[in-house]
Amino acid sequence: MSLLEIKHLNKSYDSKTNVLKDINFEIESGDLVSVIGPSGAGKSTLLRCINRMVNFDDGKIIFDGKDTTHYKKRELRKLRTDIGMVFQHYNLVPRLTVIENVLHGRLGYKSTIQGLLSMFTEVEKENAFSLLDTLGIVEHAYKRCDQLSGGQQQRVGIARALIQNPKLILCDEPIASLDPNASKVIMTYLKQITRDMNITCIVNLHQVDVAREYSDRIIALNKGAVVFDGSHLQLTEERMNHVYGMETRELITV
Ligand SMILES: Nc1ncnc2c1ncn2[C@@H]1O[C@H](COP(=O)(O)OP(=O)(O)OP(=O)(O)O)[C@@H](O)[C@H]1O
Repeated sequence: MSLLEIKHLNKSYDSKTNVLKDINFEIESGDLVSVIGPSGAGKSTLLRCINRMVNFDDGKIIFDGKDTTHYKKRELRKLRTDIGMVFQHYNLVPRLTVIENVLHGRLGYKSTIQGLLSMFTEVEKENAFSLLDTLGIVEHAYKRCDQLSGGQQQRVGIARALIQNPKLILCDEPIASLDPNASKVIMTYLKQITRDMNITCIVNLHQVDVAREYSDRIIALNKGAVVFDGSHLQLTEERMNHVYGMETRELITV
């Protein structure tokens, strides 16, 4: 069974222009899937539809066998504990320590009072340290986040997503603010997470070479439509031109 099924998804912000047009795909557990495409193609909007930060106009999103299309408050809260987010600008609380930021990933499981009082169990704290260890930054656990490099902060962002125990992690341009070495480290960790923890990652990327190197599969959007869906080997120069330079919007079948 697929972890995620997207069926005939359409989304507009202003009810005139469709930002996403009849999107259809399925994703299996444990895959690292990159979403590429020119600026404004709809990559971020697609991720926001999947975790329902924005509503869509029509179509269906089936996650872990359940149709999430009509989810309301409580179901959305549960959905968002199953789906971690990693952001371009990390979205950490700079004045808090690394370990506190990681534990924030557990807030979706807490009551408001528990959250306000930062009440975390010993097991949660042990898990947070263990994740920081896995991501190679445990020695920074008690530093303020704003004392870390960009690459280290992004690893904190990944640990915060992982401590949710997600089935899926959505990464919106996770390496856009990083240098090539730090980018490599982040992509290697994301690959490791999919392989060792069987967590699916969908990663929006502008760097096609990175998408080619790390992804099990690449989906390309242009003007809101899927114009390529296949492996890095199938993404030929000609198809790349189609993704970034084309005028037509027909799907390249592979
Ligand atoms: N909140 C919003 N309200 C109105 N229009 C929006 C909103 N968010 C995005 N858009 C529009 O939707 C289209 C797709 O934007 P989106 O950010 O999803 O593309 P993207 O492929 O992620 O772009 P980039 O690579 O530049 O981040 C763009 O035309 C954008 O202007």
